[in-house]
Amino acid sequence: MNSQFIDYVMGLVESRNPGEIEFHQAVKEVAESVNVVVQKHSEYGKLKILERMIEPERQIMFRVPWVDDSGEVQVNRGFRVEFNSAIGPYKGGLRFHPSVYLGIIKFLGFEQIFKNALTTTPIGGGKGGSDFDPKGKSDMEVMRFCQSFMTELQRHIGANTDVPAGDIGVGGREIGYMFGQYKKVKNVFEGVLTGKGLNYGGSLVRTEATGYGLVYFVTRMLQDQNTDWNGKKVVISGSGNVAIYATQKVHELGGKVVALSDSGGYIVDEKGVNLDTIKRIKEVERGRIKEYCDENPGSSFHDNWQGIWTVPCDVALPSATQNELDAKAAQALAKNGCIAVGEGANMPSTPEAVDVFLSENVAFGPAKAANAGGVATSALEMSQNWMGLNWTFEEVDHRLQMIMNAVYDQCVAAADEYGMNGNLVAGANIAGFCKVADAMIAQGVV
Ligand SMILES: NC(=O)C1=CN([C@@H]2O[C@H](COP(=O)(O)OP(=O)(O)OC[C@H]3O[C@@H](n4cnc5c(N)ncnc54)[C@H](O)[C@@H]3O)[C@@H](O)[C@H]2O)C=CC1
Ligand SMILES: O=C(O)CCC(=O)C(=O)O
Repeated sequence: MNSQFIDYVMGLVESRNPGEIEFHQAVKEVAESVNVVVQKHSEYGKLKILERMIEPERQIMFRVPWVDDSGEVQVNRGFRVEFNSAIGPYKGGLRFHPSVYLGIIKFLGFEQIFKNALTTTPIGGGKGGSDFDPKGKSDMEVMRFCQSFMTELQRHIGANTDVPAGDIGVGGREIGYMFGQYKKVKNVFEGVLTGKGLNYGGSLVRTEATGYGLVYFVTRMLQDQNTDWNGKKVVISGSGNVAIYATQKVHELGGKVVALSDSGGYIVDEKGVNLDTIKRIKEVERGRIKEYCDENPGSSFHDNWQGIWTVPCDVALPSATQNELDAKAAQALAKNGCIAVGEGANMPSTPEAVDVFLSENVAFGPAKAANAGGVATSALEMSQNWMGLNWTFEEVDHRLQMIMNAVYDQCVAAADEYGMNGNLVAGANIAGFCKVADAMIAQGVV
């Protein structure tokens, strides 16, 4: 591979964004994949398409002051990175987690450009969030934080400009508080956020969409190996929105999820995890996963969350956070006979882990394709808001399945076109890149 172009792009991104290692990692993977495309189509190089894509159209950082339950003033930092609007309004979630800094938001926003392009819907790429930690906070503290966050964010977003949603630490409760504050400040009821409650403009299936979409995507990977979910042993990391609804769909399709995790460790239940218990602990009580073992005899808790990848399985769905699965974990999965890995989280596998999967012939579905069902269903929520309609569960689920099939087909076709048959990482990056690049060219140097 001629690496001159990759070195040049990495030089640019590293010098302009020092220390933002997750962002560098995300750009490197895309640059490596699209190198062949840029060599073949000189207009992409001449018009500096990738050089423009790695520079966000706009980055907003702001102070988020709020008052905790003891009357103490707290100060957090808020972010919204509006990366690329070539094919539609900026779209992407908000993450509330203490690890959030500009580099995390930029890696997520950059990935979102290509993911959103793959969904076949008209949405650009963006991401935001805060270093606020909702864990252990009361509902009133979360509400006051969300109101302060939105008091600033509302200046920059709108139903046709930038439409945020949830991500780690941001679910229905947080979206509700932010929507209420947007409406109060702007005096307009519009689809400015997705993941809204069903009684104020939300869409059926959005809650389930990322997990369901992931399973639909991996279904296609399994079909290509002439198999399906029936009787498959599955390990899923995390126990949040993505992990819970991926588990539900795997069980519906005849598979058995035997392990789940949170940042405190992982549980194993060889009978198949009891999802009702997990949902109660995580969605209602906001508790820790180890509590699962108190009421499920025969299950076990292990306090090192990375150990989850040593649990033997046929399919692995990393659905917690970035870089949670390294080369050693990938080797353990391959050695134990895992045949497919689908990324529910964003960038959960390190580059070295991806190399192991590709070289060991473990079918690998990269995040920006495999977890695109969430944002795709957000685009369906936007469509319903624009039309003033509510589709049924079956209608939205059917559209989600069609979109995941289209995402898969685009990845396969792009990989084939450039001689990288079966490499869905290259396929996803190339297909997403070309769609956005062509729109950017059509719109001139802006
Ligand atoms: N919610 C959505 O629609 C989408 C989410 N994603 C990605 O999926 C991943 C999970 O997001 P959600 O389920 O929405 O968030 P969530 O906040 O509902 O759940 C996150 C889960 O990950 C676990 N976790 C966090 N850090 C961990 C660690 N170091 N080790 C083990 N577990 C850890 C948490 O305990 C929690 O169970 C993130 O990477 C997110 O960016 C991707 C596409 C859409
Ligand atoms: O639905 C959305 O806009 C957010 C989805 C998201 O943040 C993601 O795909 O990572």
